[in-house]
Amino acid sequence: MGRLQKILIPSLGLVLAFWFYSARDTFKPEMLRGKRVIVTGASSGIGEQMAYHLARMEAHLLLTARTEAKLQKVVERCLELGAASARYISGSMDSPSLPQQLLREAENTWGGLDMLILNHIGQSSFTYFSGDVEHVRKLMETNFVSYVALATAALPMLKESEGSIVVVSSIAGRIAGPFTAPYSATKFALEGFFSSLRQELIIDKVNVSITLCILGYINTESAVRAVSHVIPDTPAPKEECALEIIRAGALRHRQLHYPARAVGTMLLIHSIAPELFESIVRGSYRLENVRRT
Ligand SMILES: NC(=O)C1=CN([C@@H]2O[C@H](COP(=O)(O)OP(=O)(O)OC[C@H]3O[C@@H](n4cnc5c(N)ncnc54)[C@H](OP(=O)(O)O)[C@@H]3O)[C@@H](O)[C@H]2O)C=CC1
Ligand SMILES: C[C@H](CCC(=O)O)[C@H]1CC[C@H]2[C@@H]3C(=O)C[C@@H]4C[C@H](O)CC[C@]4(C)[C@H]3CC[C@]12C
Repeated sequence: MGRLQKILIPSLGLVLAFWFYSARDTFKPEMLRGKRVIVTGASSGIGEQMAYHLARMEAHLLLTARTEAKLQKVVERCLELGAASARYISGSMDSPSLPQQLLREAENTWGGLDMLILNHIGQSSFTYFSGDVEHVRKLMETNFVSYVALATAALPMLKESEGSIVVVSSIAGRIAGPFTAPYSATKFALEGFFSSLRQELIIDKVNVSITLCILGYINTESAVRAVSHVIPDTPAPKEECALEIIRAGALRHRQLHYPARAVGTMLLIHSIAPELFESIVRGSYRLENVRRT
């Protein structure tokens, strides 16, 4: 009996723990049904694909980017796909008033918010740093400060709904390669800010999750246009990437690596042998094709 207890109880514990964690990890599209979601950078690329997935899941959508004509088309498609509702506000994230305007719209139309997906980025070239400090300042404003402003304006509603913030970042925000100095800086900043904020929310017992998405090379038009002449790798599909981001956010995961194996391997090798890793990456680039501005 004693031996049975020694084996049976821990085994039962293991089975229960496995069941509990795997149930917690099961994503169902219904999780997003009727949820009120803001997606930034939703006129193209990964943001556009996230809007379509969320529409199929019957979420309420508020989309934003600069180009009104593109947003109109994305909203139309979202309604065809089954969105509970879909609207947009166009504008540039350089403008300090846009975050407030977006969150006011969410409050007035929905009376709350469940998920904030921060995804937009300003234009930056894949090239040697030219010394243009003004570009760095502007990119920081668009890729970083506006994320902070949006999250700040959204927090009261997210606290109320026990909602989620999803921050789309990059492997370039963990490991800096060449030709992305200003962009990398903005992504490193995001990780610092949101990792600190996450801990403050835990200390204050605020049930708002923060999911940081560490993405590798994805086949969006802008990324392929920027790097395909230098980087010979095959990019991962934006549709699957978009779905994985939504899944990680809905499951309130701390972080997402996508594509998982490539990003995981890069982070592991870099942590063991950073100089070797960096020289392998540099060696794989077609440096002769890098355009100097
Ligand atoms: N594609 C990739 O290989 C990788 C992407 N990522 C990350 O994924 C996210 C999406 O990237 P991706 O889909 O490739 O990018 P895209 O260039 O396809 O989309 C960027 C979006 O941001 C909007 N945008 C651009 N400038 C501004 C601005 N000043 N104010 C507001 N919105 C703006 C664009 O619309 P508009 O021009 O109409 O404003 C567009 O909707 C980014 O956070 C990026 O860092 C991370 C790693 C790899
Ligand atoms: C190629 C890099 C990964 C290392 C490898 O050798 O496979 C890519 C991983 C992340 C990419 C960048 C990114 O985060 C998005 C940017 C979007 C911009 O519009 C231009 C391109 C990016 C700088 C893009 C370039 C390739 C990566 C560094």
